[in-house]
Amino acid sequence: MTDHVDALVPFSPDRPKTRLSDTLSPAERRDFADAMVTDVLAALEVAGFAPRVLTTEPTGRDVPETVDDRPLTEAVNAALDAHDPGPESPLAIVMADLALATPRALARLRGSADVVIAPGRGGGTNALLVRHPEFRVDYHGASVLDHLRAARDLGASVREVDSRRLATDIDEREDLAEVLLAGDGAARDWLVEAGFRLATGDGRVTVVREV
Ligand SMILES: Nc1nc2c(ncn2[C@@H]2O[C@H](COP(=O)(O)OP(=O)(O)OP(=O)(O)O)[C@@H](O)[C@H]2O)c(=O)[nH]1
Ligand SMILES: C[C@H](OP(=O)(O)O)C(=O)O
Repeated sequence: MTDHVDALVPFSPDRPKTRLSDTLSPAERRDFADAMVTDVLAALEVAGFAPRVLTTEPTGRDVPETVDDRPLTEAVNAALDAHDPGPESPLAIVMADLALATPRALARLRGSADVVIAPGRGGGTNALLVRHPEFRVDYHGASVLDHLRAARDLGASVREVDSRRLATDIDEREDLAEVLLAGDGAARDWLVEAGFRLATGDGRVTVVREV
């Protein structure tokens, strides 16, 4: 039995997924974000991680959580300070909107590099595993480039995980098609229940909502 690796899951349940405002009401965005974090936590547990939610307000979930209402980067860096990662005590940081994440994909983070990075498709950093004690995050913008540079500046060894399932964070309407195409958990069930269906035609598959 391998040791569990601590995993932090940043989650902002207050006004989540504003980029889906054209598609979902505020209450629906909260419910959908909730379904996604359910899937991520379940997949992490099966993959042998010990997840902790880093949340802006209490979630009421039966999982360890740290409540910190500071902005994302500050809150994650405070958690890194508190954890004090090292070669034998890594900390994974996995975003709560990776609705396609499977245990198998998440297990790929468990490499031996000082910093393991799973880039997001839009230039973000969807998941990290940090062993280097001085590595700190700087989210937003092309954060994957910032994180690669920061790791290089520290002389840390880096491994990038090239995974469709970890690269697909669910931010915009077109990402909902990915959940219907490849998801199999609570987030996909929520979309189906809410009336979303795949729409095929010329070009990229999209979603429509049957009401
Ligand atoms: N703890 C914490 N988590 C955050 C914060 N902002 C975003 N997150 C989480 O970080 C991850 C990536 O954030 P985004 O993709 O920007 O998600 P979002 O803020 O819900 O979506 P948008 O409003 O569309 O930007 C998601 O899991 C969010 O729940 C924050 O200020 N604190
Ligand atoms: C937090 C941010 O997420 P995105 O805006 O790329 O979804 C990032 O990964 O830097």
